[in-house]
Amino acid sequence: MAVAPIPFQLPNITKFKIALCQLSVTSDKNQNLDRASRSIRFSVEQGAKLVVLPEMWNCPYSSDYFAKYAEDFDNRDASPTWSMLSEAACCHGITIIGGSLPEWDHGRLYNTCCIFGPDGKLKAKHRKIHLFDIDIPGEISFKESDTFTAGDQPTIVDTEVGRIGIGICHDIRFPELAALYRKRGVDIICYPGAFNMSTGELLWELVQRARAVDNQLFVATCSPSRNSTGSYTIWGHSTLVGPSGEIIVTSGHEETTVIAEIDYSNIQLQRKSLPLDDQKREDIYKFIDVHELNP
Ligand SMILES: NC(=O)CCC(=O)C(=O)O
Repeated sequence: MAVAPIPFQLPNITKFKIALCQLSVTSDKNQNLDRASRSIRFSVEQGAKLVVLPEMWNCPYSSDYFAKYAEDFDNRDASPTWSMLSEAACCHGITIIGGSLPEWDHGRLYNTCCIFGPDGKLKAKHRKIHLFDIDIPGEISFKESDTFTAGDQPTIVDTEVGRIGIGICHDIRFPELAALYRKRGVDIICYPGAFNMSTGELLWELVQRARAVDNQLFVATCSPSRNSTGSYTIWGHSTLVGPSGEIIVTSGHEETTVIAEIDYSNIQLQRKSLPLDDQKREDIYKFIDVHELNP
């Protein structure tokens, strides 16, 4: 039997500011940490209560670097990135979606997003579920599964700024994950990401708007800024999309911090005027076997 979605409940906080820190990433880890820390401080000065960082912001997006830059989060003293994020969340009293970082755990490497609450404590950890393996001859070849182990859990976290679902970059291509989050009452899905020049132009905005409009919720993405040196060129364009698929704010490809307001009453409005949940025909999707369909 299909599980009924959790009905929308307006979170305690209805309106707040979100910041998307589109950071320039270098091969100097300390410099990356410094940049992130300054961008978080700037976001707070602009009134942000939720700050989102990009995929792989302490480390260049390259299989040659992931292991070298990885940190073991169980060994906090040896995890400068963890310490910086935890201190920033606590000192500014905000929620931080910590982008993603290469994480060591018992000899395995994960592409991991850490979420910190305003007390500086870790609230959740999402390990990228769908690893990015692509091979378009003459254009792009990248195989995350050569270095990373895939996560095996969706991540839903209750925060001061609503119920948040997490995905990392390629996770956004899988509508099932977003639909699951919607069913579990998520208000906003945050996807730290680092799309590339081959797929970015055609698809990056499209998939964000699709996930938002299908599920009538907010989608926030945060990318590193475009690098012109490495073998993998990043598309950029961090964006906030609203529950009717509208782009609320977006950036170019340069380093920037984007601030926008989220108003959760828009979810309520959208779902009331167009009650997709009530209109869904799970009976049909479930019971018609693909072999019964006419070719
Ligand atoms: N880092 C990634 O997961 C990139 C995903 C991507 O570019 C895609 O086309 O999918």
